[in-house]
Amino acid sequence: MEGVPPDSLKQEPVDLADFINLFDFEQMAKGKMTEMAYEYVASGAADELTVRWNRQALDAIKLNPTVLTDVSQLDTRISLFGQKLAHPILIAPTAYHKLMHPEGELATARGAGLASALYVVSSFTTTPLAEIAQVATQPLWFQVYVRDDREFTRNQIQEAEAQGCQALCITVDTPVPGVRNREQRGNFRLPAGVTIPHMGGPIVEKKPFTWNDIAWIQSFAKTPVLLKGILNPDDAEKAVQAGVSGIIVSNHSGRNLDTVPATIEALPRIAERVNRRIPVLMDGGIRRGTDVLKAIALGANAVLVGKPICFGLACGGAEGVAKVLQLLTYEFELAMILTGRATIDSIDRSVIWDSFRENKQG
Ligand SMILES: Cc1cc2nc3c(=O)[nH]c(=O)nc-3n(C[C@H](O)[C@H](O)[C@H](O)COP(=O)(O)O)c2cc1C
Ligand SMILES: O=C(O)C(=O)c1ccccc1
Repeated sequence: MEGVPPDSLKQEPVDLADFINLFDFEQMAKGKMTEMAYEYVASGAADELTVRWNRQALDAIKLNPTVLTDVSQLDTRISLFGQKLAHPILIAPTAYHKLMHPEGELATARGAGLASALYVVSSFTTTPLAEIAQVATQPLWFQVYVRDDREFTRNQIQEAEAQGCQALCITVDTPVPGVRNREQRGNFRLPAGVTIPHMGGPIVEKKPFTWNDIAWIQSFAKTPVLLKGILNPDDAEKAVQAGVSGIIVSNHSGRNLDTVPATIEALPRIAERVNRRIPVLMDGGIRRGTDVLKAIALGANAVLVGKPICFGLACGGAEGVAKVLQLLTYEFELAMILTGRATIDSIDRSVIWDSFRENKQG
């Protein structure tokens, strides 16, 4: 617990066997974290409408299973930018893991290893990348918050690449943080001793962050550049034209601009516009194996999970993170079997129940 005040975490052992789905982790995490940390992780912007819509929109989608297909050779593997992954469920970048567990990002990286998951490290990591890279056994990507100071940003990116990060996710939906009422009420502050070694000093940005900055990053980045936080199909087209390697359809878990649509609602039109020219990833509200299946059916190449990883970390460190991912991949495998889809490529639009057609017929 070096550097972390004893009252900032309530570490009592839990039996991970008691956790049978991802919602159990949120429930349990509430008792395991300080109120400040819990409010930071669990909250969304303003009235949290988008937070709710992310879940509601996924729940509202019905599945159209195919029976009697051979799913004996179930294969969840995918390939992204030439990187082979065991399954399409990635760890989304989330800040400040030492608020959730004393081992912080090291536990997250170990959990990712146990569950064969790619881990996107936040630029607000509370552990240096060099240390994370030492314990990682799965690919790491790095998430970038672009600062006004270009020298700083270039060094940050080059350091991440030097540490072996295999792609860069440039977050484009947070020129400023959203209206975080619960975070304010929770009086959010980093406990003494918790630092953010890759973000430098206090952030007071003045310059607008634009497509020019993306071009500039691409001019020296050696790894694939993804834009994280695309919701508008026109922006997706601009991203393709800008020559980025991939995009992440995301509303930041409803933490920035409240009342933007659920990501699963934005995904189909973005996927249609991109038309497989570059990979499209998606996050926001993925909690069930069927959610992963729905996102892939509607055009995602892979999904990321944020909050459940934070809650898994709070509940059980590396094993908690691994359990979250293992439950989700297991549920996803069941969803593939039960819909008659043996491979990721076979998960297409036809696995979605077409309610509109049903209404017309009925
Ligand atoms: C506690 C927390 C911290 C986050 N920190 C970051 C961050 O540092 N950088 C970033 O790009 N996104 C950040 N996000 C957004 C996630 O990367 C991701 O878009 C989102 O959490 C996915 O939705 P989900 O949490 O519903 O799975 C954060 C989200 C949460 C919940
Ligand atoms: O909390 C977040 O969602 C986030 O992305 C963030 C914003 C500012 C500092 C650290 C993380």
